[in-house]
Amino acid sequence: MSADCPQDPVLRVVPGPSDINSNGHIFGGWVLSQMDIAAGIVAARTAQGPTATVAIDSMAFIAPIHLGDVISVYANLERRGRTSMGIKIEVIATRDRGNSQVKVTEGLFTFVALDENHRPRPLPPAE
Ligand SMILES: CCCCCCCCCCCCCCCC(=O)SCCNC(=O)CCNC(=O)[C@H](O)C(C)(C)COP(=O)(O)OP(=O)(O)OC[C@H]1O[C@@H](n2cnc3c(N)ncnc32)[C@H](O)[C@@H]1OP(=O)(O)O
Repeated sequence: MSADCPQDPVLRVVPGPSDINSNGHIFGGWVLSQMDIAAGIVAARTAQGPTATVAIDSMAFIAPIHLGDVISVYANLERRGRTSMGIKIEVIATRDRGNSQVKVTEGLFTFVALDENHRPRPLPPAE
């Protein structure tokens, strides 16, 4: 799941002009949101139902995202608990007309499977 690994991203998105901060780079909150969505998709598939983000265990902003970058968000289940899941996320920016790739952020988020009362629900057995 790194720049030289051919795994498919969960999301591929392009930030717009409204996502630029006062440094001329893309807001950290924008990329954090994309990471939460991608990890949420992996968590919902694993839990076979609703989930919520309960913690951002780690988050690193490694390099700035530029306007015009194509952002690929990779997310993988790293840990299964009783009701919780640790999802590792890496974000790669493709720039220079596809000629260069830069790892811009990485993080580890914890999601919890929820029941109909929005309380923790045991995960289904692993496939
Ligand atoms: C079917 C396929 C469809 C695919 C297509 C679906 C598409 C779908 C896309 C969605 C993409 C958007 C995804 C956005 C996701 C949000 O944005 S969710 C919004 C933000 N989050 C929230 O509002 C959650 C608010 N928090 C809560 O409601 C409660 O804390 C929770 C989550 C119900 C947990 O309640 P609690 O009383 O803390 O639970 P507790 O029993 O103490 O702990 C439960 C588990 O969580 C762990 N835990 C609790 N706190 C922590 C912590 N701080 N750190 C680490 N672990 C913790 C515990 O260790 C325990 O783990 P296990 O040992 O059971 O494995």
